[in-house]
Amino acid sequence: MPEMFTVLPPAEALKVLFDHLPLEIREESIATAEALDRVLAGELTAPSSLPSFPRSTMDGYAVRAEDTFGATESLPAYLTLIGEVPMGHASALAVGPAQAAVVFTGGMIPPGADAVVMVERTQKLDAETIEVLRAVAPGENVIHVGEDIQEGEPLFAAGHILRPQDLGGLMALGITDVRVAARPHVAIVSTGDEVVPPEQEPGPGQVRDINTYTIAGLVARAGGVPEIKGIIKDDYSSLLSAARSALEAADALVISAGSSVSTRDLTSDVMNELGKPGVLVHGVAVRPGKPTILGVCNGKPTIGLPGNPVSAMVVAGLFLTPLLQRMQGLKNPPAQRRETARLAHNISSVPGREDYVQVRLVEREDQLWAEPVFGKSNLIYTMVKAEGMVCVPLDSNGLHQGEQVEVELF
Ligand SMILES: Nc1nc2c(c(=O)[nH]1)N[C@H]1C(S)=C(S)[C@@H](COP(=O)(O)OP(=O)(O)OC[C@H]3O[C@@H](n4cnc5c(N)ncnc54)[C@H](O)[C@@H]3O)O[C@H]1N2
Ligand code: MOO
Repeated sequence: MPEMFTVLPPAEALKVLFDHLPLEIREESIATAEALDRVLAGELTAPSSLPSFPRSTMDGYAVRAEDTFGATESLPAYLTLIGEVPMGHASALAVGPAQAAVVFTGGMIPPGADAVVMVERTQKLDAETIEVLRAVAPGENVIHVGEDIQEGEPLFAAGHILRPQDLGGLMALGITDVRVAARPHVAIVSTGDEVVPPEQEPGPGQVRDINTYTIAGLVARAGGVPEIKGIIKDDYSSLLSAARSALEAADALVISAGSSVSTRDLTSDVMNELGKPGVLVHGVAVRPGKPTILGVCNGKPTIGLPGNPVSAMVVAGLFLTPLLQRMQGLKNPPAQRRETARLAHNISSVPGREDYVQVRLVEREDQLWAEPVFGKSNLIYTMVKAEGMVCVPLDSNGLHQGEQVEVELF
C-alpha cells in the first residue's frame, strides 16, 4: 500500500519551506526606464532637491508681493515691466521695487520676486507698464526649491515595488539606473504520459498541457521569469535528469503532476535525489491541492504541484507566489485585490482544511453576489468562468448562503 502523507496547514507548510531557504537576494542594476514593477534592492535617498530653482505655477508676472498689497480693480498697483524670463534658462533679470517680469508656467522666478500675478489679474497699459488688479501674497503661485523633494530625503525603502510615478520621480532626480532584485527564474517541468503539447491533436486518452501555461502566467505575475521545460514522461530517470538540468539553470523548480501516491507519482522521489534536504512537506490541508510537495534542494526551492489544473493553480497561489515575493525581498507584497460579496449558495467544508472555491461575481438586486462555480479540480473552465476565489478557513465547516464573504480576485 502506498504511504499516505501527513498534511500541514498551508501557513505552516509555507513557514517550513521559508525556514529552509537562504535569505540573500540576487541583485542587478538596470535602467530605470525598464524598472516598472521591479523590487528595489536597497533604499534610495534624493541626491538633490526638486525643483532646483523656484518656479512659477502660472502664466503672469513675477513681482514683489508687497508692491501689490491693497491693489484692487478700482485702485490698481502700477508696476514697470523689465522684460521676460525665457523658458529653460536662468533669469538674467532681477525684479526691484515696483517692477515686474513676464514669466510662464514652470519658468524660473527671477531674483527679487517672491510671487506671481496671473496675467488675467493684470492690464497692460503700454510696453513698459502694467496695472495689477488684485494683490498677491508672498509665495503665491510659486513652487519653492525643494518643495517637491528635499536633498537627502528618503525616497523608497528596500523591497519597494516601482510604480509608474516612482519611475518618473527617479528620472526627475537623474536616477537613470537602479539596483533591483533579479527576477527569479522558475523552471517549469510538466509530467504525465497522457499530456501532450497544446499544438498537438490529442490521441485517445491524451490531454493538452494546461499547467505549464497557467503556472508560467502566475510566475510572470509574481515578478519571476518562467522557463518552460516541456513535458516529461512518467519515467524516473527521464524526470530526474530533466529536473536536475532544469534546476541547475534556474532559481527554483516547479514540477507539475506526479505528486500523489500512485506508482506513477515520481515527483517526491526525484526531489529527494536532487539535493539536500529534499522533500520537506508532502501533503497540505487544502482542497484542492492536498498532495502538494514542497522541498529545498541544495538551497533552491522545489515545488511539486498536484496535476489537476485547479489544484495546480491554487497551490501555486498559496506557495509559489509568496516564494517569488520573498526571493525578490518584497517587504510589503501587494495586497490581494478583494471584493466583498454575499454568498449565493452554501459551501461545505470540514474543519482542519482550507477550501478554495471559485466564484463568479454577479450584480443582483443592487448587491454583489458571489456565485460558486462548483466542479472537479480536473477542470479548467471553472477557473476561466470565475472572477475569484472564496477561502473557507481552516477551522470552519462551511459558509452559508447570504453570508458576507471576501472574494480574492484573480
Ligand atoms: N488514491 C489517491 N488518489 C489520488 C489522491 C489521493 O490522495 N489518493 N489525490 C488526488 C488529488 S487530491 C489530486 S490533485 C491528484 C494529484 O495528482 P498528481 O499530482 O499525482 O497528478 P496526476 O495524477 O499525474 O494528474 C492528475 C490529473 O491532472 C491531469 N494533468 C496532469 N498534468 C496536467 C497538465 N500539465 N495539463 C493538464 N492536465 C494535467 C492529469 O491528466 C490527471 O487527470 O491525485 C488524486 N488522486
Ligand atoms: O488537489 Mo486534488 O485536486 O484536492 O483533488
